[in-house]
Formats: sequence, structure tokens, C-alpha cells
Amino acid sequence: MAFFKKLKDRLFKSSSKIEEGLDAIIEDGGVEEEIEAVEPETTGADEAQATLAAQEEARVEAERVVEAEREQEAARLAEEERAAALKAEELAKAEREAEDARQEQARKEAEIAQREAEARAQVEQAENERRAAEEAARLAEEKAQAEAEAKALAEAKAAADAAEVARLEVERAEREKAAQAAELERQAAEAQRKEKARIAEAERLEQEARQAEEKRLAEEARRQEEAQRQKEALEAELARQAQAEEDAQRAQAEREAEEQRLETEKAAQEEAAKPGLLGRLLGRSEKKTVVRRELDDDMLERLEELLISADMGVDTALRVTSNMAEGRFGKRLSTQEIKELLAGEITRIMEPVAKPMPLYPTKPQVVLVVGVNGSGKTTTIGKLASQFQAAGKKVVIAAGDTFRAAAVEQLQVWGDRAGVPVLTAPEGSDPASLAFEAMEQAARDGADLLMIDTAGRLQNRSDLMEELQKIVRVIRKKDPDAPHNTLLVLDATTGQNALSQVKTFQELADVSGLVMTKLDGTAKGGVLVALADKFGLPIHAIGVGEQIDDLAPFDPEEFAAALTGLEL
Ligand SMILES: Nc1nc2c(ncn2[C@@H]2O[C@H](COP(=O)(O)OP(=O)(O)OP(=O)(O)O)[C@@H](O)[C@H]2O)c(=O)[nH]1
Repeated sequence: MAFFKKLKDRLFKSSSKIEEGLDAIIEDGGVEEEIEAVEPETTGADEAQATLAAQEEARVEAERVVEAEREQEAARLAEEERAAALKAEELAKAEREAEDARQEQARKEAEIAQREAEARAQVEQAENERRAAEEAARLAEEKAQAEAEAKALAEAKAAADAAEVARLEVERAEREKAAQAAELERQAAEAQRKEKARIAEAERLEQEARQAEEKRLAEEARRQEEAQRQKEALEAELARQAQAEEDAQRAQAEREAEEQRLETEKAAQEEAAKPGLLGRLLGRSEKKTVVRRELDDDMLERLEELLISADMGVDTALRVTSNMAEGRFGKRLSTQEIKELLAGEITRIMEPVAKPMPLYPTKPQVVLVVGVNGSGKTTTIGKLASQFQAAGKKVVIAAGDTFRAAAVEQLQVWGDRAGVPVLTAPEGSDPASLAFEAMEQAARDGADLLMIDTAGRLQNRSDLMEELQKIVRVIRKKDPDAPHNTLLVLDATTGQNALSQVKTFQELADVSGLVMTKLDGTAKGGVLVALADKFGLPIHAIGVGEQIDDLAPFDPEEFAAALTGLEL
């Protein structure tokens, strides 16, 4: 209830647009009423012995027959040998006689042959001598010729040797010359190669220098662009603040004028309600009255306009008013009854999304906080970290907004206040690598929660959007389920634009829940109802100021009451 009081006091600057508008709608046209998971053959020994003796007798008789046959054969062979010897002797004699006759014949033939041979030898000798003489002459001639040829050959060889020597000498000289030329060529090629390498190195160095310069220029341009972006954001913030201030002043003036009008009306009504003289005389007392108005098309139309003007969006406003009218059309309703009906409808829409940020046993539970510039990310991280730390959770913060030094300082202040370590990186450095290091440190420290702040993103800045995706990719290398929560922080004063922010960030970062800040800075708050109705994303907390306890879990009933001006 304490936060509700704060909500009532600060939310919508003490009275919301809806609260004010309802009174006006009922007053206008209302009428005052009075109230109520085997076997050996054993033969006889005698029988066996008789068989053995018969066998022995047969064997002796057989041997005797064989011996008689052998003796007969030996006598036959001796007779045959004797006859053969006699025959051989006769043959030898006949051969000897034939041999003697043959030898005599041979001797005679030999004598004839010898004589013929001697005659032939004489003829042959004469012939041989003639041939020898011829041969000697031919040999002498051949020798002389060979000597001449040998001499000529020797001379030719000498000449050839000399020529060969000369040729070899020429070849050697040519080889030397070629070697020298090759050496010169090699040296020239080497020099050329070195020169090419020198030129390539020079070009490479020049290229590197050029790239470094281009990178420096690009970095410079990026910084300038960032500075410009920050300047524009600052200017936009200032313009927004000025506009908010102007709106607030206008609303205040309108409120004062309305109060004045109501006071005047009230005075007039009081005057009119005073009992007449007769009444006073008859002792009649004052009667309690309430203003009621019939629920008709005109009244519904004005209710729709009122809800749309409070940023509830056309679709949600139409749904809410038609639900309110169901079964009540033509009935007379007071402001209090309309507030109760409206608060009931808003509570019904918001109850399913009112969920605190879930806590898991995973260590560290990674909470990535995203949103557009100035939506209140850094402040929300500070508040949440303080509250979690106070509830006994070990928290680590990573100041991922490396574009804005002030955001880092701001987080360090929150960290010091709550005793929560804040990891930082130099301005302009890669937030993804900081996120990676923070994952390691949080794991080392045994932290329950790691809250990662990110640079404010404009929906149309694709480079920042890519950077956010890179942070997600990098932390998933450490834990594929991280981030476990992706909180989108929305500024209530941006009105209907919050709807397009949710759509964009949902596509980009898989948003798991919402935190709505600065509900103290607007007279409208209907956008939260529109968000709940359209996206159904959990709303974890709402912020109504810049102090630690100005952030509280979202309570749909309190919110609906504060928005409609209903007393709880
Ligand atoms: N009145 C009010 N001011 C708030 C609330 N939440 C944050 N702020 C203020 O809004 C301004 C911006 O808040 P930051 O937390 O710096 O916003 P951011 O999203 O981190 O901003 P960038 O780093 O630029 O993206 C600061 O002056 C905060 O004090 C809130 O609930 N109510």
C-alpha cells in the first residue's frame, strides 16, 4: 500500500487524465439523484595245438618241393651255359679268321692309299709352296697397306685428337662463358627479385598506412557521428522535457480552471439545494445526492476518446468500453461506478502479465537490459541490483554502454551505493568482449545474477542493433541458454511509440519482460494497458522516480485504481 500511495501521489502527477475526464463525462449530462517421467571265442587248447602241427607239416613239405625244383633248375642252367660256351668258342674262332682276312685287306689298301697320299702330298706341297709365295706377297702387300693405313689413321687420329682437344677447349670456354652468363643472369634476376620484393614491401607498408589512415578516419567519423547522435539525443531529451513541462503547466492550468468551474457549480448547487422557507419551517433535513448519467452512445464515445487520449490505443480503448457497456446500456451510472467498472476491466487485462522477474538456480543468471536512449536502463539496473543485493543475492553489473562515459559513472555510483561490483571497459571498446569477461568474472565470483547494461538503441540504428545481437552471440558461447532474461525498459512518457519499440526489440533480442519507467512523469499511463493487451509480455516492475525504492513489482489492481482515480 505504501507504493500505491506513492503511485497515487506521483503516478500521473496526482490525478490521471482518465480520472479527470471521467468526472467531466458524468457531470456533463448527468442528473443528480438521491442515494442506496564283446566276447573272445574260447576254443579248446587241444584243438589249437592240432591245427598248429598240421600247418607246420604243410610248411616243411612245401620247402622240400621248392628245394627239388631249385636243384632241377640249376642242372638245366649248367647245361645251357656249357652249350653257350661251346657256341661262343666257335664264333670267336670264325671271327678271328675273318679279322685276319680283314687286316690283310686293310694292309693292302693302306699301302695303296699311302702311295696315293704321297703323290697327292707332293702335288699339294708344290701347290702349297705356290700359295705360300702368293700369300707372302699378299701379306707383304697387306702389311705395307696396313702400315700405310695405320699411319694415315694415326695421323687422322692425331688430327682428330687435336680437333677434339680444340673442340673440348671451345666447349669448355663456351661452358665457362655460359656459366658466367648464367651467373650474371642469376645475379640480375636476384637483383630484380629483391627490387620487386622491396617495391612490394614498400607498397604493403603504404597500403597498411593507407588502411590505418582510413580506419582512423572511419573511427573519427564514427566518433563524430556518435557525438552528433548524443547531441541530438540530448536536444531531443531537452525538447521532450520542455514539452513535458509545457504539458504539465497546461494540465495544471486546465485543472485549476476546472476546479474553479466545479467550485462555482457546487456553490450554485448548494444554494439551490438549500431547503425553502416552508421546508425549514416543517423541519425537513438535507438529502444526500449523487450525479448519474445514462450509458448511451455519446457517453461511450466520450469514454473511448478519453482512453485513447490517455495512450491506451484505439483497439484496446474500444475493447474496454464495449466490455463496460455490455449489459449496462441505458442504465444510469455515477462517476464512482464508472471508475469501478473501468478499473475492473483494466485489472482483468493486466493481471495475466503482472509477473515479477523470474529467478533461476543457474549461476550466474544473465539479465540483459535493453531499450532506447534515456528510457531508464541504467537507473533500473541500479535499482534492481540494489534490491536483489538487499534480498541476499550476489550481483555483478557489466557496464556495457561503452558509448556513454556518463552511463558508466552512473552505474558505478549505483554499484558503490549497493556494494555491487561494476565491470567497466574503456569508452568506445567492444561491449561484447566486456560481456564475455563479465560472464567469466561472475562465474568465478559465484554470482547469482549478472546484469548487463547496453547502449541506448534507436530503432533505426542498425549498427547498434547488430552490436546487441553480437553481445547475445558472445555470451551464448559461455552459456547457450543466456541471456536468461532480456528486460526491455520503456519510458512511459514516449506514449504509443512504446508499442513499436516492443515490436522491434522483440524481433531483435527475444524480449522476456518489460519494465516501465517514469510513470511519475506523465498524466497518461494507458500505454501499459495497450502493451499488456497487444503483446501479453510480462510486466515485471514500474518506476515512479529516481530513488532505489521508486521501482516496485507491478500490481495490476493498484495500477488500475491509480489510473482511474479509484480509492482502494
Ligand atoms: N522521473 C523519473 N526519472 C527516471 C526514472 N527512471 C529513470 N529516470 C531518469 O531518466 C534519465 C535517463 O535514465 P537512464 O537510466 O540514464 O537511461 P538509459 O536508458 O540508461 O539511457 P542511455 O544510457 O542514454 O541509453 C535519468 O535522468 C534518470 O534519472 C523514473 O522512473 N522516473
